[in-house]
Amino acid sequence: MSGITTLGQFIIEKQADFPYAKGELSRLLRDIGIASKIVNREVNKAGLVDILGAAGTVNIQGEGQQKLDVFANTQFISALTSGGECCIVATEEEDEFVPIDSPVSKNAKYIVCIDPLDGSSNIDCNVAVGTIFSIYRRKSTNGVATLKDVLQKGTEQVAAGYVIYGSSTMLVYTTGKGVNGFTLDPSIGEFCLSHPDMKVPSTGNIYSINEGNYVHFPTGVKKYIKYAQVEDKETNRPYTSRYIGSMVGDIHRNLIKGGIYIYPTTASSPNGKLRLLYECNPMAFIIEQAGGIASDGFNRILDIEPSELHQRTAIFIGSPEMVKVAQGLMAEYSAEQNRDAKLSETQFKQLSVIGGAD
Ligand SMILES: O=P(O)(O)OC[C@H]1O[C@](O)(COP(=O)(O)O)[C@@H](O)[C@@H]1O
Ligand SMILES: [Mg+2]
Ligand SMILES: [Mg+2]
Repeated sequence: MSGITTLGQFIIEKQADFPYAKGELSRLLRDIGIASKIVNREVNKAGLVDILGAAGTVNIQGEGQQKLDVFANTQFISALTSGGECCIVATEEEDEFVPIDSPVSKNAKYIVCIDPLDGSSNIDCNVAVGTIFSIYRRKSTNGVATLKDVLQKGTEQVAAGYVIYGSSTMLVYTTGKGVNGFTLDPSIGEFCLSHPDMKVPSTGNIYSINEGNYVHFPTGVKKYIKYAQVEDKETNRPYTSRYIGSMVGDIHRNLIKGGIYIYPTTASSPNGKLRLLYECNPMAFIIEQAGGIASDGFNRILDIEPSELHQRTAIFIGSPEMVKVAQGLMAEYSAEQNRDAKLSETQFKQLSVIGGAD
C-alpha cells in the first residue's frame, strides 16, 4: 500500500514510543475511530435519515438534546463497552459518569471523557460539527473506579483528540508527543495520515468569538476585540472575524491557519459556557502540543483542578502571540473591572440606605 499510513498502522508504530505499552491505549483509540466512522456515516446522510432535529430530551446542562447528540452518545458508549479498554465514560449527554459494566472492562485502566457531538446548534444546517475526547489513566488501583478517577487535571491526560465532520472528516489526536491529523478516505473506510506533526502558527489574523454577546463580555475581552479591529499593518490588523459556532470547527481552522478562539465568561455564563473535562482540557492539550497556548484568561487550562463533572470554564486558545495579548488585556482590565464592580456595589448599598436604590 504505497504511500499511505492508516490510523491503525500509525498507532501501532507509535506504541513503540511507550516501552511498557501493552496495546490497551492503541485499542481504545481504535474503538473511538470505529464509533466516529459510524457517526460520520449518519452525519453525511443526515437529511435523508431521521437524525435531524431535537430528540425531545434535555441534558444536565439544560440544553435540548439533538437526535444526533443522542445517537453519537450511544455509539461511543457502545464502542467503548465492546472494546473493553475503558472502565468509565464521562459524557456531556449523561448527568452522571457511566461505569462501563462489561466483563472485560472492570479492570480496564482508562477513563474517557467525551463530547459525542460538538456544535449541536449547527447539525440541522449542514455546518461542520465534531466529537471531542480526552483519555486518562484511572488513579484507583482496584475495585470500581469512582468520580475521583474522572476529576483529574488536564495535565494528567494520556491522550486527547477530536473528529471534525466537515467537507472531509478528520481525526486529530495527541498522546503528548506532537499532534497528527488523519483524513477519512471513504473509498477504503480508513483514516489516513494527511497532516503529520501539526503546528499552530505563532500568530495569525483570525479571531473567533460570538460577538453577539459583546455587552456581557469582561472589559479585557471588549478591549481585545477593539485591538483586533484597529488598522495596523505591522501587526497584521485589522484581523478577520470567523465564528462557526462549533468549537471543533473554529479551533481546527485556527490550528491550521493561525488564530485565537475565545469563549469568555458572560453575564448568562459567569463561569463560561464550555466544559472543562470534555471540551477545554482535550483542546488545550492538542493546542499546547502544537505549540499554542490555552488559558481561562489568567490561568493555564490544563492546571485547573476539576471539582465537578460538567464544570465550565472560560477559554482563550490558539496562536501563542495572540493569546498572550488577550491575556495581557484581561490582566490589565480585570483589576479595573473588579474595582468598578466593588464601586457599584458600595454605591448600591449607599443608595439603599438613603432609599433611592430602585
Ligand atoms: O452559540 P454560542 O453561545 O456561541 O456557543 C457555541 C459554542 O457552543 C458549542 O456548541 C457547545 O458545544 P455542544 O454543541 O457540544 O454543546 C460549541 O461547539 C460552540 O463553540
Ligand atoms: Mg461541545
Ligand atoms: Mg456536545
